[in-house]
Amino acid sequence: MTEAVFDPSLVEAEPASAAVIFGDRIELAREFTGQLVARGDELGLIGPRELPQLWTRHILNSALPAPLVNGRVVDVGSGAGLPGIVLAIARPDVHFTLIEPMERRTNWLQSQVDLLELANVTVVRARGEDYEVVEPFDVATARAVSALRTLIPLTAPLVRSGGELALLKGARAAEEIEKAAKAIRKYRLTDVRVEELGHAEGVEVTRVVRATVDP
Ligand SMILES: C[S@@+](CC[C@H](N)C(=O)[O-])C[C@H]1O[C@@H](n2cnc3c(N)ncnc32)[C@H](O)[C@@H]1O
Repeated sequence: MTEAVFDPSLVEAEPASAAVIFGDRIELAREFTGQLVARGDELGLIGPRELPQLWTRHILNSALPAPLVNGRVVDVGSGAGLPGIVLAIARPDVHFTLIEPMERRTNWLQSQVDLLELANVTVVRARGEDYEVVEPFDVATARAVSALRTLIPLTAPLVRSGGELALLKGARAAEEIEKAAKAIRKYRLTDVRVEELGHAEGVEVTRVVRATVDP
């Protein structure tokens, strides 16, 4: 197989729905997307093959859950800033703590926080399971970190009683919930369900596994 070549001309054009979803924050979303295009490959954050679907599969997928979060949010395994930076752009009224173990990625995340002047973001270099919780969070998010049965033990302990998990998942979300039955019991999650977002906006569907922690 030949290696994909990084070619900025392959970058997906911004869909009309982006301005609707981000509202008056669209310029920041454009700036962040431009940064991913310019530096994402070199830093190993996003592969060249992702450029033709950068907006729909990554930026909008990360932004659609914005109405589901509130208060203090922890995003585990933020990597390139998905969904953490994108959600922080969309929801300046919510505080986000981005937990990421790789130094190169925390450097990238902090550089974006500084560049975009996001006053509502704290970047922490740690693994989810090692993070010392001082004040439990209202909501935990994660995207493309691991299967639900291993993701629940990484996220649920960070959330207060009555708080929520909002985990971005693929088409097999329901199957993952079945396989995570033991973790769901152990971490006393209730109201576990898959929510589909994006229908109203006419964009690719985003699936979020939502659950309440130990109510
Ligand atoms: C496939 S990347 C996905 C990154 C980003 N969430 C996205 O959707 O593009 C998985 C990320 O999870 C991080 N990660 C892996 N294990 C972790 C753990 N135990 N706690 C926190 N982050 C972790 C990795 O360093 C990596 O940045």
